[in-house]
Amino acid sequence: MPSTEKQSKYKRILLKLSGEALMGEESFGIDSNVLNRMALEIGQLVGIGVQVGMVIGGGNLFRGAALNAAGLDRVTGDHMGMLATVMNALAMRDALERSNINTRVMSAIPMSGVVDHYDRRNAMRYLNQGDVVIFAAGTGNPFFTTDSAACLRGIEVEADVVLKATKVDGVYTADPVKEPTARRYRHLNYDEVIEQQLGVMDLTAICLTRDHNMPVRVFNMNKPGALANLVVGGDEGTLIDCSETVGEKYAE
Ligand SMILES: Nc1ncnc2c1ncn2[C@@H]1O[C@H](COP(=O)(O)OP(=O)(O)O)[C@@H](O)[C@H]1O
Ligand SMILES: O=c1ccn([C@@H]2O[C@H](COP(=O)(O)OP(=O)(O)O)[C@@H](O)[C@H]2O)c(=O)[nH]1
Repeated sequence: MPSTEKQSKYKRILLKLSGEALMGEESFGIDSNVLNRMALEIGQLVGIGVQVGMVIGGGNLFRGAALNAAGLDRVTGDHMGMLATVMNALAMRDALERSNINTRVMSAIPMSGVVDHYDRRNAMRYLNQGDVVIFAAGTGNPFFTTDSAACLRGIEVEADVVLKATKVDGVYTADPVKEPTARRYRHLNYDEVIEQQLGVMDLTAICLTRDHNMPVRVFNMNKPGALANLVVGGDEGTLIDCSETVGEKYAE
């Protein structure tokens, strides 16, 4: 397993990957190259002793809101979306175990014979022994997102930080895909994200982190080495917490 002499800033992290990240260059489904690269990057963290919990979205397969727009019942669509996150979790476990990283999948929806049912105390035990734990099936409830599930599980298992991996370099003054002049924030507090309606996470997720004082860092998963850099204290992406900004508000 790869290792580095650097010390991690965090003992336990909750890493949120969007389902879309797993698509890579494909238009649907899972790109095995992406899975293998993620497994390598997560292995580097495990190698320096970081305890890794993960939540993976399902947007590469199904989203309840999109299915609803196409005519399906919303709750049925959300159930399909949650099942999609289980499929992604199985694929990620497979990639991690091929890299010799012990991995557990715990689902919020019981799925006997396929994956374990989520149990907080067991999850904490697995994390303590160094296994990667993938929390699947979101919160188990319709009308929620996997961002909310990531924040919820992060708070429950007492992670030091929620790391939200996304397609852009962090949180910007406006959507950087639509507004090329948008500036990236180095730091924000929860109220700024809420007041300025910055499209980084849904409101439920942000309010949950604010109410439980859980820091969130948004970073670009397509940037090689970004994850390893930020866990050792590198200035990647945007940090969201309860503090006022000290120093530069924006990245260069
Ligand atoms: N203020 C903002 N800062 C950064 N990204 C933003 C902002 N507003 C909208 N976005 C968009 O949000 C997307 C990331 O959201 P994310 O939740 O990771 O995607 P998904 O919904 O696929 O999980 C980016 O690709 C970006 O285009
Ligand atoms: O607690 C949850 C989490 C997810 N979902 C459903 O699962 C889909 C996939 O999750 P998400 O959209 O968050 O995935 P991502 O955008 O991260 O790929 C969502 O659209 C919802 O339909 C849900 O109903 N409850």
